[in-house]
Amino acid sequence: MPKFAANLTMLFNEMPFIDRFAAAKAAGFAGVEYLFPYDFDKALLREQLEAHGLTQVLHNLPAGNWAAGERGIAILPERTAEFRDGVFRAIDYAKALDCDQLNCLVGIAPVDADPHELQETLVGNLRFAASTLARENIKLLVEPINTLDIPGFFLNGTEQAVQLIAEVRSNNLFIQYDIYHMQIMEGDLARTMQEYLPQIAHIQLADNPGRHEPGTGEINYPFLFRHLDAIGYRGWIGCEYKPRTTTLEGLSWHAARTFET
Ligand SMILES: O=C(O)C(=O)CO
Repeated sequence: MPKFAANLTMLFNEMPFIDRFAAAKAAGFAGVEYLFPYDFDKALLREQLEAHGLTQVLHNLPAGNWAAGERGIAILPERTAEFRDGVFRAIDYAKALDCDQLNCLVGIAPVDADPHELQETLVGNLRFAASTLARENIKLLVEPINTLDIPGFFLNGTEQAVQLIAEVRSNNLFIQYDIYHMQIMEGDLARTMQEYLPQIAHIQLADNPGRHEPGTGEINYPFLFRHLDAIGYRGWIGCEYKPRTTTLEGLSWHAARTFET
């Protein structure tokens, strides 16, 4: 059975963020992930992880002005210095939280931007980040995201991610495979995860449509969990979904282990 991490950005929204670590532990999780730690003091977050025996599975590199709609700056030529500063900030937090993988949200392509210039900027930034993180034994991930939720996002499919990784030419750059996003963009989930398993460092889940808990949509999660076990996936699966009701009700699938049958 895979290792599940609670995504504290999406789950337990009925309580303040800092209280969600205890709730994740109480719900049976051994790990947590969330978008960004940067609004909190490192010591406070570390204290929560240690107090509840949780692993910090993942967080993201700084991704620009999130409230203003930015979803990453790695493709933006004029933001390279900011991107590189963000890499060091993300490492500082990752080392304080014993987190060994960081995701880079690549960004939304500006209207009329030259895609070749965006790609060139992205490759250069990822090459820098992957080598800098490698020195700290931290993996760098990139996540293809569906264009319905984030129109214009620059990385949208698994093949595109594989080609990007080849262009960066780093052995420290991997795929964050979000089942929900890839169901929308390409389907063929089981075969794709099997074919690219060596390049997939992290998986996230939600059902589709609606991005709610498994069992609320079209994705056959009982099959996928057995498939991931069978093909030897040993990473974490981040539960990144909007619970239909409260989080604990939304987690019934996880608590009941109904998918082990
Ligand atoms: O939006 C998502 O799916 C993410 O995982 C952001 O990191």
